[in-house]
Amino acid sequence: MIETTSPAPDAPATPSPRSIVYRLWNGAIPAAVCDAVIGAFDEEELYDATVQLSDRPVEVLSDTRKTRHTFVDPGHWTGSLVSHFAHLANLLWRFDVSGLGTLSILRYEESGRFAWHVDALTYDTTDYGALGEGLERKLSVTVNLSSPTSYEGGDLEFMNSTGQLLAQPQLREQGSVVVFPSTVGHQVTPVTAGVRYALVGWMVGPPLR
Ligand SMILES: O=C(O)CCC(=O)C(=O)O
Ligand SMILES: [Fe+2]
Repeated sequence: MIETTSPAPDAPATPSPRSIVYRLWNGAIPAAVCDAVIGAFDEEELYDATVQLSDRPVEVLSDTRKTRHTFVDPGHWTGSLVSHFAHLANLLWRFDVSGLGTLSILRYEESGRFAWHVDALTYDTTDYGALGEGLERKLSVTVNLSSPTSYEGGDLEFMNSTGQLLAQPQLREQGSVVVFPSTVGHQVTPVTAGVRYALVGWMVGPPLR
């Protein structure tokens, strides 16, 4: 008799929790709170968001990313919404996270977009203050702040590891919170009318080793 710990050939494959592309809390944040978050940031204080493509400097590339934004201190009350759902989601993935590294409010106006990308950087020189230096983005969080009828387009979409597009109408509901590993490919399709606001944040932690 041959002893083996491998599953029998006909055993059903058990998907790893790490293969889950995103976790969604549909309409989790009340509309009044979403409106309060939007109201906490004056449009005037937002500026053009930048991107960093490999071996290029940080720059504004409106074909790739077109949105107005500002960084928000992770200690701002809105950060507690983001880190709460990140920790909840991380009960599944169990990434080694140190805390909420970056928080940002985004305003996508007509033709605003963010082409396919991943949030995890291969190197990260950001100093995360009390959290430390040399940390990587592990988990990305989006809180959809706008009512789905207040804009057209502007859909957050994902791609799984086999290149399949994952789009779900609930992702655009007001107050929906989505959390995903920062290595997952995602995009925001162009806004064709209206304005979409999102609160986004990243949980950072020690690099893979
Ligand atoms: O607007 C969103 O929901 C996502 C934005 C995004 O992907 C990013 O800022 O990296
Ligand atoms: Fe992103």
